[in-house]
Amino acid sequence: MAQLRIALVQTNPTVGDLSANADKLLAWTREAAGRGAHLAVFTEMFLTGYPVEDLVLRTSFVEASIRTLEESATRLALEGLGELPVIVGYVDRAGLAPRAGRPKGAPLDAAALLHRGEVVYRTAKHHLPNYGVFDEYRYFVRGDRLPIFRLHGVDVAVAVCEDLWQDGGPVAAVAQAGAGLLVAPNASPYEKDKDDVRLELCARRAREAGCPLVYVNQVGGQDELVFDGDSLVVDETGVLVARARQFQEDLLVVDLDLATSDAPPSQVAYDAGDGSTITVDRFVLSKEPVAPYEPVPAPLAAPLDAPAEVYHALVLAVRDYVAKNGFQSVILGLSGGIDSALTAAIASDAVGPSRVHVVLMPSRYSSEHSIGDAEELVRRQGVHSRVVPIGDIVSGFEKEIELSGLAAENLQARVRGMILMGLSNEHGHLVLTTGNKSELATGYSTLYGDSAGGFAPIKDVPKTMVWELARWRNAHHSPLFAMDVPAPIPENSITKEPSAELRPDQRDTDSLPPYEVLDRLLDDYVEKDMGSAELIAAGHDPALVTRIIRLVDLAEYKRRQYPPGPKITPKNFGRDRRLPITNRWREQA
Ligand SMILES: Nc1ncnc2c1ncn2[C@@H]1O[C@H](COP(=O)(O)OP(=O)(O)OC[C@H]2O[C@@H]([n+]3cccc(C(=O)O)c3)[C@H](O)[C@@H]2O)[C@@H](O)[C@H]1O
Ligand SMILES: Nc1ncnc2c1ncn2[C@@H]1O[C@H](COP(=O)(O)OP(=O)(O)OP(=O)(O)O)[C@@H](O)[C@H]1O
Ligand SMILES: NC(=O)CC[C@H](N)C(=O)O
Repeated sequence: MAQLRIALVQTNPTVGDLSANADKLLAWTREAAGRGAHLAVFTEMFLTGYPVEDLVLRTSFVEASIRTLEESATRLALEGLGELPVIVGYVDRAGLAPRAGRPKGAPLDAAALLHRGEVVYRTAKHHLPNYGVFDEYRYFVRGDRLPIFRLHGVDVAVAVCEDLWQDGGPVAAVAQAGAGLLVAPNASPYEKDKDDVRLELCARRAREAGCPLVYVNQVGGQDELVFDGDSLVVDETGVLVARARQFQEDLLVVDLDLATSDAPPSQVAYDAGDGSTITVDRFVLSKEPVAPYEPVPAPLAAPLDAPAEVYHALVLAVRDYVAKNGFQSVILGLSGGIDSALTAAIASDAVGPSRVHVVLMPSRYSSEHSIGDAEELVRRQGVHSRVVPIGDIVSGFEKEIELSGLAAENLQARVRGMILMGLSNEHGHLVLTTGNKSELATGYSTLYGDSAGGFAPIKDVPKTMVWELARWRNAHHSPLFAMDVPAPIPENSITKEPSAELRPDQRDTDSLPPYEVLDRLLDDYVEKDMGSAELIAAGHDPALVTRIIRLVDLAEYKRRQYPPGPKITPKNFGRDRRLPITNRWREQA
């Protein structure tokens, strides 16, 4: 056995900012070296950020990724960090000699080993995820080589993200070849309860590989995805030995006692059990075990509970969307209702109340309490506020163009949308859209009205969870929040009955069932893809099933025009659920 100190570098890259990501590689490698690490492991496609989508279809982008990798190897050595081996993800392209089924020069989701100024080895993800939010068959070809390099006497294998999620392939090859440690760079997006799934998965793969597993995950927001970090280490029996903090950058430094090997260098092709052959390249970087030293205790961060986790995910998603897209401030319409109140709290926690602007836009139907509740929120959070009554603007419209019923109601929402977009244009604020998942599902929002905006923080949060998150936030704080206010949401916004206030005494329940009933049905239809018959068999009211799934089906066009927002459920409206807009398919009971 020999000791090794591994640094799991859980950082937040920016998609497309290769030079900033390369600077981060240098800074965090310096930090890892300073902590005495023998190996630093970064995340999947760290140098490019993940996911880069159609950027990989550009040769210029792939070439820049490869160049950045090579320059990084040189730079690390010039900065005196060349002795510390580094594993880092980037985009490469397949060898120029085309092989069967592999187009010439096609992109690879690659990872490299850097040492002493050189790119010592290049490997690539074998299993390409092509479900849910992932489209990797569109972008990449499979890797079919795997390094096992000897580091101070320990054989270290490398597999990339999805390679852990599928049976067979790289992990099966490692199990046959034998290694002392398996390290995996990842970019695994957050969704509720996924941390438990990942831990169980890592434990299983460690047992299968017969060695400890180091799992390093990206952290940060990227459009509709948010990465939670939660990097971890399990031993060869699957027991958790170290865990990084969630939703923040972290350098997890872990000392492991690992089996040594003196197997000779080799290149062996293994039947990977998934119909493919993986060639394992075993080679030596350094033979001598490190002299025994006093290990540091392994950090074991406690995972956040369910509402805390979701709330932190939303805060990080908003913070990164704002920062990475160059905004200084955000703006939203504040109605006194719960959706805009929760969105305001998330925004204040993300960027600080001094960068949050709210607009109170009472109409002729706005109740006293809604204005009072909005004012109370402004007092509690200390955000910037202004009042723009919309009655006269709406009347001005009505004088010129006759609108009645729903058309007239929607006008109010559209006037508000126009005011927010006007203030955004004038002051450069990002407009936050306040709709929740239940509304998005049923089309309960006005196109170019309350659906206007740039980013929609709670679009994947069902209404029942909106209340749960508001209650959670009023009872909790976190050092990761930029707003230091104990209960930022007025109680009345949480407890009062929801209403769009587009006509006198309007209630959401005039047109929708109670949200507890609605959300259960939506969960079964949208997230579980049950058809009518299954929904009725599952106990949902048949008349309601017919009515609600019709609403959901008809609102596809609205969802396509809705701003992006962070995914927190197993199936979000966006990349996870892609349905035709022009669609005559109707579920039959
Ligand atoms: N297939 C299709 N492809 C492209 N566009 C399509 C379309 N079908 C209709 N359209 C267009 O969409 C228009 C209808 O959509 P839209 O203008 O939005 O109007 P609509 O969906 O008819 O009305 C808005 C609904 O949202 C509710 N609402 C509004 C505001 C806030 C809240 C809340 O509580 O948060 C609720 C309101 O009570 C009402 O039920 C049509 O006039 C047409 O122009
Ligand atoms: N009086 C108002 N002043 C400012 N913004 C408003 C007002 N009324 C509605 N809005 C904006 O339009 C969005 C939709 O509001 P609406 O009241 O119609 O529905 P809601 O889904 O119940 O939202 P909320 O719970 O925030 O009230 C609000 O979240 C808010 O951003
Ligand atoms: N980047 C990847 O390969 C991610 C896929 C994987 N199933 C995950 O969600 O973690």
